[in-house]
Amino acid sequence: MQTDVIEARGLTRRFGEVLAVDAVDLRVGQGEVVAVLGPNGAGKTTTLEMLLGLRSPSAGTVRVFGADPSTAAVRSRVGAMLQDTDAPESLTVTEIVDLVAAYHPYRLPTGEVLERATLQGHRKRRVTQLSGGERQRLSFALAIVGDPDLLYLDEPTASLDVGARRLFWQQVADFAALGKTILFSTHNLEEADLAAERVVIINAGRIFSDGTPRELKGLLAGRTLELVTDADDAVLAALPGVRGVLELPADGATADRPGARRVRLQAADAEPPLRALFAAGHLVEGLIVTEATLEEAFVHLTSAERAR
Ligand SMILES: Nc1ncnc2c1ncn2[C@@H]1O[C@H](COP(=O)(O)OP(=O)(O)OP(=O)(O)O)[C@@H](O)[C@H]1O
Repeated sequence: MQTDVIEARGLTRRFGEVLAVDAVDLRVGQGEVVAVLGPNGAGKTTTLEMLLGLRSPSAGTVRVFGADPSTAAVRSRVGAMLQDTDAPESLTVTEIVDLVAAYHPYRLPTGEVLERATLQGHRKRRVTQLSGGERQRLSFALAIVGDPDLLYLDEPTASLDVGARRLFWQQVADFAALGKTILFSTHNLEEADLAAERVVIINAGRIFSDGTPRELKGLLAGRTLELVTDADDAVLAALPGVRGVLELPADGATADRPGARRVRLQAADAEPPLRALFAAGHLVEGLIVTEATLEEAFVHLTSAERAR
């Protein structure tokens, strides 16, 4: 049986009234590349921090390589690229890489690290002389210098342009090809699809879905229906193939009609819910059907969930 690199059970974190992470169960096996996808404030960073042993859970347990993630033995096998990590500005790229390497029991040679992070040409540059994208690559270099078996990347491409993103994910793929386990967070569905073989969607602190990008697309792909109707939320949510219901602001079509409102439905297909609405005698007007992009479907699904 494959052993788990990460095993979280009932992982929960509160900040006062805010339930940032709500009973998350997550198992990640050796060699998996997993994307944690979710909107702002979904709980991605807090989850990663608990998996890293940087933040203690309010409830639940985390085991990484079968042990507490805050222990030295586990930390020596883990690399992390977190948001907003500052490197000492007076040091050169090579000096920082060597400095961080000194804390690790095993290390990759400096030349290999710089090559993997495409920083060979910037060895003697100081941090202040690096562009935003180059600084991000330096963070990646520092995350991998200890030759980690498990790598965490928290929104690693947030400040990169399209070309730099592609290059970055190629570097991650090369590192993953060494048999490493990688867990990264992102807002970007297309990026999760490109770089991960498994996508965990987290929303409002909970795992919303967990599967391959292909399964995720199957779950999200479909039609967006906008219409004016008198059916209430419970009726709409129970229509065949409907996955999400969102109320839209009132407009001229709804103003003078009691009970009528404009809604947006996310559905596997357009016909079955419409047929059911007509059959039940509900008002259906101003209908617009569009093919949902993955991005739209994701935003719609997670916002509908949040509104519940
Ligand atoms: N130190 C803190 N004190 C109070 N609330 C916090 C703290 N850290 C996070 N939160 C709250 O917990 C929730 C989850 O935040 P978290 O940063 O984990 O989300 P995220 O998915 O990483 O978001 P983003 O994509 O915006 O980085 C948010 O409501 C946030 O405001």
